[in-house]
Amino acid sequence: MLKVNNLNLQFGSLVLARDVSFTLKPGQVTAILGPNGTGKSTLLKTLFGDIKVDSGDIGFGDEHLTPKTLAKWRSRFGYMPQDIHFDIGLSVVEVILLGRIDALSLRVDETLLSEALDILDSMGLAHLANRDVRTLSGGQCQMMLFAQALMRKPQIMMLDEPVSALDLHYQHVLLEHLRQQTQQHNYTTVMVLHDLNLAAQYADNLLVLKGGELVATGDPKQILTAELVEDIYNVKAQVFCDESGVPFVRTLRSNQAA
Ligand SMILES: Nc1ncnc2c1ncn2[C@@H]1O[C@H](COP(=O)(O)OP(=O)(O)OP(=O)(O)O)[C@@H](O)[C@H]1O
Repeated sequence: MLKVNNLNLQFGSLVLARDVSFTLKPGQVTAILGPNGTGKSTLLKTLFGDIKVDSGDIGFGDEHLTPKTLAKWRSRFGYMPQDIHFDIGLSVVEVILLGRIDALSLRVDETLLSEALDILDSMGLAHLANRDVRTLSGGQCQMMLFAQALMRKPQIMMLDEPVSALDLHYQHVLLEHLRQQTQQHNYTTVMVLHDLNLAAQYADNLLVLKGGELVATGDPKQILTAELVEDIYNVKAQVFCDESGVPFVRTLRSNQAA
């Protein structure tokens, strides 16, 4: 379990976390929601040890994140950050293989290569294997980075807006893969999402941030309400449930009554 206890973080006068505590469980997908600029990406970078907190503790099992444990700590992560641009002439399959840089030597092992090709194939992207990464579209690049994160087989899978550049089809391909792989390999998975309906469909758990506070946490079936949506985003909404109780949110124009 990844445990965050009493996290406090401030940039100048901007409070990003005030006594924030939560637990992420293995085998579960957690989605972080919240308005722009509220600190979602910063929270992921903090979990990765990229940002020093003012106070608080972050632990995984018996280990705690400290300057001394940082290298080992990071080796547990598959981290897909926002907005990566490539300016080097590598092929797609080579970038995916870099996910296992720990296992690479001068000759690429056949098993690793076929693993990388299988991941691409399973997402319907085998045709991209030999493409120069500098020629990829934004969405293709995002799928490739996801494949690289899967290639790592991490204990903690962390993704920052992983579907922001994807069309409807690939949004579902990526999130379905993420969910299946999380359950199959017991990954502790956390992602930032803006789409509430995708979060409700694919996440077991939500963390809702606003103004440095964790304002709601739990199963989307229980916590995703019209009141929460209005409180967080200042947008009127209606929330319906499908036959299995999964909520879906219909937001209203500002001149429509809820
Ligand atoms: N290193 C930094 N120094 C000072 N301020 C920072 C730093 N990094 C981020 N910020 C500020 O912290 C706030 C939170 O940024 P962050 O990127 O975490 O927000 P976010 O919730 O992920 O936003 P978005 O939904 O727009 O991607 C923003 O106001 C940002 O400008």
